[in-house]
Amino acid sequence: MNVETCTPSPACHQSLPSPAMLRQAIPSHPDLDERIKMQRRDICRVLSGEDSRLLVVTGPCSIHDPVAALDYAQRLLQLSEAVSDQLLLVMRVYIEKPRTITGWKGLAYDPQLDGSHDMAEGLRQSREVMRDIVSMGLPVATELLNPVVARYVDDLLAWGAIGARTTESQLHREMVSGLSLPVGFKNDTHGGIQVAVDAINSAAHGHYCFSVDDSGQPAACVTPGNRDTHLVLRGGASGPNFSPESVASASTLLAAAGVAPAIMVDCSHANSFKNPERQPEVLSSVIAQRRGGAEALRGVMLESFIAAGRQAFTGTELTYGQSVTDGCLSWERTEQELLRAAQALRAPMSCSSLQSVSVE
Ligand SMILES: O=C[C@H](O)[C@H](O)COP(=O)(O)O
Ligand SMILES: C=C(OP(=O)(O)O)C(=O)O
Repeated sequence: MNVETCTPSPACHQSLPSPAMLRQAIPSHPDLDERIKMQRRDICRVLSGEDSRLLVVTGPCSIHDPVAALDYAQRLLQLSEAVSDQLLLVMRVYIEKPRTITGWKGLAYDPQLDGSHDMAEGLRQSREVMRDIVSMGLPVATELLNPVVARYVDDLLAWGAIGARTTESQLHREMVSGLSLPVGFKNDTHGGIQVAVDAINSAAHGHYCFSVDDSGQPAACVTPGNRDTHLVLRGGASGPNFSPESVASASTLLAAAGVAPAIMVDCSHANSFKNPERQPEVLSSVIAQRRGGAEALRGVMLESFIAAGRQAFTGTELTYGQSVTDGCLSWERTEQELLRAAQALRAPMSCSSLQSVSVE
């Protein structure tokens, strides 16, 4: 082994605008800032149980085409009005993907999907699509994967996720402790819930940490701590974890850690064995459990786009509105399932309806 291979230096690919520069180029505005503040507050009220609606974070596994994302947002906005008495809809606008090993890492990294990795353009398109969706009136959710990327978009977000692969990471817990928005920590890919409970506890504390400021300068920061966090059950290598027994055991872990019992179920990923068509089964179980009195269940997540399924991108023309990462439910199915969920939550409770609800 020689010295060069021991100490490789990163090759700088492209210089980037600072977060302040991008915010200036694609600005929010005072009305939008106020709207985002209200969206965050509404989500927090649902998560705390003050508002009895169910939070629904739905949208594509990843954004690759801003036009299709805006098309989906327009449909979701209309649906949102029809179900707003029971469901609080928030759109998944995922611009970064954590990969198990390698693969396309999202719009922020490679907006042309051709390996050219124009990351400045990726950041620009990412911020712009989020800003346009918030301007339409929909709350925006994303996975906070790279803390540097988060600086470019966090003012636009109503909700954030820390994914299964990063929930144990101190950097992500520090990042969340400095954010003024609700954030869900997922259980890890093996199904471990305690790491997410520990993350919730860690993020509630203030931290001293290394970061970059708005001008892009490295900075030593101190964070205030974030208590608006909750658990997301996404299943794991050991199988799904949305059954009443799994929810009860997760609630016990949260209570033992002195953490509020607020749980979201991710209907996708290991809870649906990565088969998008199984997401409705998971959703039905959550609705049934809610109607059966499982108050800790405060939200669900769906992977949904315009066209069903997923596609590989190999230089051929892409199918409009179809995921290039994990498979999604079609728009028609999503609409049908969310209307059905809202209807089920509206129906008056009776002993017979309680007996007929199906669960995992
Ligand atoms: O949600 C998306 C994927 O499940 C996650 O990014 C991992 O993807 P991969 O296993 O295809 O890399
Ligand atoms: C990557 C995701 O989920 P998880 O972290 O649960 O794998 C996702 O929601 O896109």
